[in-house]
Amino acid sequence: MITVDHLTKTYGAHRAVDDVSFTCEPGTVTGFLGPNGAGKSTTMRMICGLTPPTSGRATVGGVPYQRLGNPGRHIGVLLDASAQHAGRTGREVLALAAMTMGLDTARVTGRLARVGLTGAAPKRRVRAYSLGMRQRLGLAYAMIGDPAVLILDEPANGLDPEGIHWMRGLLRDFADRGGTVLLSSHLLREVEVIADRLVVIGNGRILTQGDKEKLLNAAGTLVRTADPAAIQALLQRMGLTGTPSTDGSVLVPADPRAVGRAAAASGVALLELRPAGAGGLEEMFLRLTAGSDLEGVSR
Ligand SMILES: Nc1ncnc2c1ncn2[C@@H]1O[C@H](COP(=O)(O)OP(=O)(O)OP(=O)(O)O)[C@@H](O)[C@H]1O
Repeated sequence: MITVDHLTKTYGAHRAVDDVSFTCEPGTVTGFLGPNGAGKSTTMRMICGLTPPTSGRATVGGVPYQRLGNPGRHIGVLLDASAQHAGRTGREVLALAAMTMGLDTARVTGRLARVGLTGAAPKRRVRAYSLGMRQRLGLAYAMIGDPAVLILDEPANGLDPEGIHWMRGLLRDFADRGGTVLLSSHLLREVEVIADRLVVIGNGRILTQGDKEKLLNAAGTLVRTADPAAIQALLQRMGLTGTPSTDGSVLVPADPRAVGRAAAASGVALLELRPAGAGGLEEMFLRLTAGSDLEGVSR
């Protein structure tokens, strides 16, 4: 279990992380979502004891990272896939990690295979690895000590769709065995398929958090009418503000039944009425982070 309790980090006058609190439970994958510069990496670095918080605290299994003996046996960390020694082979990287943790290096070959690094790949130097291969090695490195908790910063970065699908299976299996996963991304689509829970951050502050399905269900209703004036009449009747969606429909922040009833009562003919789901979550994400630096936010 990861507990983040009122964490704040300031750099001069800049609040990189501002009073952030959340927990990640065993058996779940939590997606930590936000645009570039939102404060995800800084929060993760504070959890891992690499950046001292200005205030607040973070614990893993109730203990601050610095106080964990042999931390790699408790928590697997992947903060920067390119941080591995470029001159070492994949096998050497994992063997050194195993030795540092006092583990038998006999596990290395199997662990490399588990992340898809087979054939010639384990014997190649990391400098010759693609970003996707580095991410796979980083995951094997994080998991070599059989930790109960994984903290992964943008692990899907550089993976192709097949690779993301594979990673989903790997992390799902880890969580189903009781593990706790926190992974960050600036791409909603990436996290959406992997995570059970979402924590959305913008400008250092938590914007929303909760169960992914609940957030999806609360994401509103997409409505389409032949006449734009009709939708305005409907929104006015409901006392709500709609958001034009990219596909020409309008996102209404209410559940489909309420929108249908209001449309019938006001005599508005609807061409389309459907739960917004993932599309709505994306609209919500963009809306919530609209005040943030949106560089890099895409599908
Ligand atoms: N060592 C540092 N010194 C000064 N400012 C920093 C430092 N580390 C991070 N920041 C600032 O803190 C803010 C949050 O950065 P952080 O890297 O945590 O964001 P992020 O959400 O991980 O973004 P990205 O997706 O781009 O990695 C940014 O404005 C960044 O410039």
